[in-house]
Amino acid sequence: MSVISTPPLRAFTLALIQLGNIGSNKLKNLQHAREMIVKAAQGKHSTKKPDIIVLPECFNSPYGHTHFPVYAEKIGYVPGKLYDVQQSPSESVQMLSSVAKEIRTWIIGGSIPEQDAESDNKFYNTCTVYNPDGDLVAIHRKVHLFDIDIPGKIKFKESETLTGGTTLNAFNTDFARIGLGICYDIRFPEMAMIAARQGCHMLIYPGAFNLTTGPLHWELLQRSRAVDNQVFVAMCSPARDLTAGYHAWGHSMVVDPMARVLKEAGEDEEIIYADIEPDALKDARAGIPVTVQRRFDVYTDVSRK
Ligand SMILES: O=C(O)CCC(=O)C(=O)O
Repeated sequence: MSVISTPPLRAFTLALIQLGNIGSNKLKNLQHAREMIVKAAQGKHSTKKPDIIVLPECFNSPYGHTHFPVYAEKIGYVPGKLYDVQQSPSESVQMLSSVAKEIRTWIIGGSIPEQDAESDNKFYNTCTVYNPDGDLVAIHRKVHLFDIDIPGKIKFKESETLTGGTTLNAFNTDFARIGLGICYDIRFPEMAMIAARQGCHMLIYPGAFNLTTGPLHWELLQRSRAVDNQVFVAMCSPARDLTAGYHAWGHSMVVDPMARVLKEAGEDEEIIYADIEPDALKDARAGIPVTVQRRFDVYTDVSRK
């Protein structure tokens, strides 16, 4: 396994923006998201501003496979290569970078439809991450596309317009290593397992579950990934809008390594804050030491190539 540098986990504060008013006007969506990020940074929570702020899946466009190509932007980020945000062809990247720099806070920019830099017919559902200097430091292209068909309830086929990402992604801050996924990715435990075994303390998934799977699986999946891996897990949803084509479940949530729900939003636009305490992870792993009891002589460690 390649050696991955992992910073020690330090106490930090996370803010999830359950964004509302996501309509058909992209510029308005970007403006509103910017205002809410500034509000989250100013929000009175404990004695300090949050260290990291998260937006939901598809925050700059309506959610639906017909919308992706219409709203898609080229980003052209290549991991490991210097990326000049000023020259970015993406207005969403420019906005997120400038606001991260202004408030001097990490931002996980939910997700946006991305057009491949090389191919006009290839689109991804992409999360971008910014440090407090406004640098774009990581991206995650949704790996598992949301293709489901529950007769009479919900049919969705992201693969009609999107291509799945081909890499697993995580990034280091000065307070934690954070693994990224987008929505449906949370249904795949291998992805979370690999991130956790490669040193992630927290897994964050911008998401947008629906009124069929939300009540059944939204909390269950987060608590499952948390207890399986003894890590913090969070999902950030858009607010529910029954006038929109897609009805998001809401209930943005933060779960601790014992699978306790630390914070949960309702259905409307809201900002929730959670204090992430290193002892919660340390105590979970000390009390129930599954991280050192695995039987890789009996089954394979999926985090090793
Ligand atoms: O897995 C689910 O039930 C919902 C997934 C979803 O909405 C998405 O991937 O965007």
